[in-house]
Amino acid sequence: MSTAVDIVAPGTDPEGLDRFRALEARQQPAWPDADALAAVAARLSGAAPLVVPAEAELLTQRLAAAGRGEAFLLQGGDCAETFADASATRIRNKVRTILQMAVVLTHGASTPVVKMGRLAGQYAKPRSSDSETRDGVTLPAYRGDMVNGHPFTPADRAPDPRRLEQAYRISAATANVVRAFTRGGYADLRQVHEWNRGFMRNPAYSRYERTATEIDRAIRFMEACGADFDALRTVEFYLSHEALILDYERALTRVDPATGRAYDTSAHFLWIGERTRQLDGAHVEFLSRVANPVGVKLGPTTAPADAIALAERLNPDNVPGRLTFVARMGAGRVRDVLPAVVEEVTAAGVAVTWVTDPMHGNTITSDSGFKTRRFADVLDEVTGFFEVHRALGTVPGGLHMELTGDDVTEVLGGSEEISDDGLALRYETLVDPRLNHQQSLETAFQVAEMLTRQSR
Ligand SMILES: O=C[C@H](O)[C@H](O)COP(=O)(O)O
Ligand SMILES: C=C(OP(=O)(O)O)C(=O)O
Repeated sequence: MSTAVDIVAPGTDPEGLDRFRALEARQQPAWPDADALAAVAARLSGAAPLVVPAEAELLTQRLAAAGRGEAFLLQGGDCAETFADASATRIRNKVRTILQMAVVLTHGASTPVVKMGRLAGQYAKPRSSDSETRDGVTLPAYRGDMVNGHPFTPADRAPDPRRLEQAYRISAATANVVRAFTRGGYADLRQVHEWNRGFMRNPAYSRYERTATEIDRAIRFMEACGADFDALRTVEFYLSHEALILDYERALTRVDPATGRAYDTSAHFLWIGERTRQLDGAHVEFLSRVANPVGVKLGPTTAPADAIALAERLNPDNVPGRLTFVARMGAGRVRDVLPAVVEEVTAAGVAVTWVTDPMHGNTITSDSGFKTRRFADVLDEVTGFFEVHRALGTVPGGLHMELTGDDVTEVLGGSEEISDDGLALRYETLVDPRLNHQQSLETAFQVAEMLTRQSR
């Protein structure tokens, strides 16, 4: 397996990497200046990769294990990362939250947890509407910092291809910080457990005492057995984002000279969103050409035949770990829609890792006008996802969450009971509401309990 990467010679397309250009690509910005975009893409095509093929291949193996029930995926991070928030503190808080959740889930699942951030590249968002109108003024919708700015002015909202390069640079810096944190002792199991004990000191979470005590005992047992905690100080941590802006993803795609296979080196794992998963669309075509593990979001309108056709396009060789289906059907629909999809995909012999995203099917507008979600709905969708798999004898392979390591107030409920009035206190997201640090940990404890019940 090689860690080297080559640049495809200009004007050639041996891998079919440019075929997507002939197809409809939804959710792309209306870039005002095609020459400026081409110049940026050319520069990015010569830039250093953010990840290397060997890492993507290892992740494929990890996801295959999650598909077999021998590991569990935890994928989490911002709805939309912002350039302004790419500080070491904010990145550390997110990584810390994911590590804390992972310890709890590892205990519940009794299997390794594959840790993955929506991080170092989650800078582009699909939107319901191309434009936004305020007080009679209509401007392009905010599509993520990779495309335009959030302030409601014509200058900020104009798509600017120079932002693609900025996104690349900030992704590289973020990836560097993540690697430093996860390889430099920050992920020490004993330290992560100590943080979780801090969380448990809040009486609001006393119901999780039993699980926390069990984890405590397990760690002490390991210590007593002479476990080499120093050897466990480094954790694998993978990077992912939605492969939305195809000019960016294409520019960062390289061919591994050792294998001749193309890798999108912008992240280890890329996913196709619910709004761009058309079988004959540009996103499916492009990701069918790269060798990274890929995901597809499946919303409540997904027919079993759609899922099978997507698998045939994206994973024709049926390689385990190559394809992850991320079901985001909503708490009210998951128990009705998911069973037939899982059943028929399984009957077709399709190798897939099933993951739940309990966020995107549960978005509501609160009475006070905030775009939010109810914590109870989030947990209910995860419960439904587990119930479906349990009934079918299939494997619930992981969790995909919008979360932050900070103390925001964007999702209603949780043991600290964020109310509609409370949302205004620290509502910081620029697009969708995220679980805060405490709600994220609470989710991990609840899911760990579900996993424990499932394994009995
Ligand atoms: O994160 C998902 C989508 O980008 C988001 O829900 C779209 O939001 P909108 O309906 O506000 O455009
Ligand atoms: C837009 C997203 O999700 P979906 O495609 O499922 O709506 C997302 O995960 O950011």
